[in-house]
Amino acid sequence: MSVQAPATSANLGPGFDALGLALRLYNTFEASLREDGELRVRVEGEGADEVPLDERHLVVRAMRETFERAGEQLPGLDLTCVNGVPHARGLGSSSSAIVGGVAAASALLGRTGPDGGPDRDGVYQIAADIEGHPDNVAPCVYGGYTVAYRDGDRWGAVSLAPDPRVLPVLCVPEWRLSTERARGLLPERVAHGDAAFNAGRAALMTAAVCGHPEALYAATRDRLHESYRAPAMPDTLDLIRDLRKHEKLPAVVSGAGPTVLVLCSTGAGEASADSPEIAGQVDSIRRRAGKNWDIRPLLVELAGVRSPSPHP
Ligand SMILES: Nc1ncnc2c1ncn2[C@@H]1O[C@H](COP(=O)(O)OP(=O)(O)O)[C@@H](O)[C@H]1O
Ligand SMILES: N[C@@H](CCOP(=O)(O)O)C(=O)O
Repeated sequence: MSVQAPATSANLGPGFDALGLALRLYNTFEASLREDGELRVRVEGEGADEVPLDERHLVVRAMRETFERAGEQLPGLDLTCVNGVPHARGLGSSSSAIVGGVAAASALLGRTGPDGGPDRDGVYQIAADIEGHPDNVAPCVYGGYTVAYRDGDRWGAVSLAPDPRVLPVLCVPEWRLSTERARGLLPERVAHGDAAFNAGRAALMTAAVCGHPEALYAATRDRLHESYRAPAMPDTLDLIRDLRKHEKLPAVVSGAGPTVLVLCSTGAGEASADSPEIAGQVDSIRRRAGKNWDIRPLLVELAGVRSPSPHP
């Protein structure tokens, strides 16, 4: 059976550990069980020469955890990963791997949702437990623009369809920053005024993405994480400052960085990379960014993780 799990951009500025957006850029995982107990992992594309090909592989870990929670043992496994999501760039590659692994294991265990597709809530609960924060996992599972939260001992999420006038444009650098390291830079406490500032902007972000793109510039302001992480990615913060100041574009750190997310938009009509208004914005981004950044307009993925019925 195969699973396709999308990239995601989390935080969107003020929504630290809460807001996220699914993108049409994917990792694909093909998994089948082996009766001989052996583990065979093949990886193509992003991270192919870097990730371990044994029990430490993140997809394998997520699959094993899902089997154990169901009271079963994962037997042997053939796993082929075709990765399109760059690693450690703030594009949710680890969530894509975890969600893909949990979704594949759930399907192999015979669990499906009411529509015969993935058991989305089951996948979300396990994957968010493994990842530890839900803001990448929620859009990866449900698609669209998501608001994720903790509710007692469960994870909650609401998925909304973004306004078609909004188009995410990613500026992806060659260099990397692990999410673990970026989280280590955050202070234990923040000022009440900063928390209140972010609460207002995060609420505004939902309105902006889902019907009021004219508010995107004001909505993309943060006081809880971006500046604390600046020492680990000065070029990212410089590019964001230039895009905001000189081009008046709503630019933020994508996830924990170092990618920059620009929420481009049109005044009217559907946003696409070919529409003149968006093409003009993409040109300005390219000019400001220079040659060290890969500029990628990406449509929003509306459906989230896909997993056809299992054929073990
Ligand atoms: N497709 C994948 N397959 C296996 N491991 C992965 C995959 N994607 C990410 N990882 C692991 O997660 C790490 C990156 O995770 P993280 O630092 O959270 O960055 P990101 O923003 O890309 O999620 C990689 O270095 C690798 O160890
Ligand atoms: N809220 C998290 C988001 C991490 O996203 P990633 O794509 O960089 O893994 C954080 O900011 O730490």
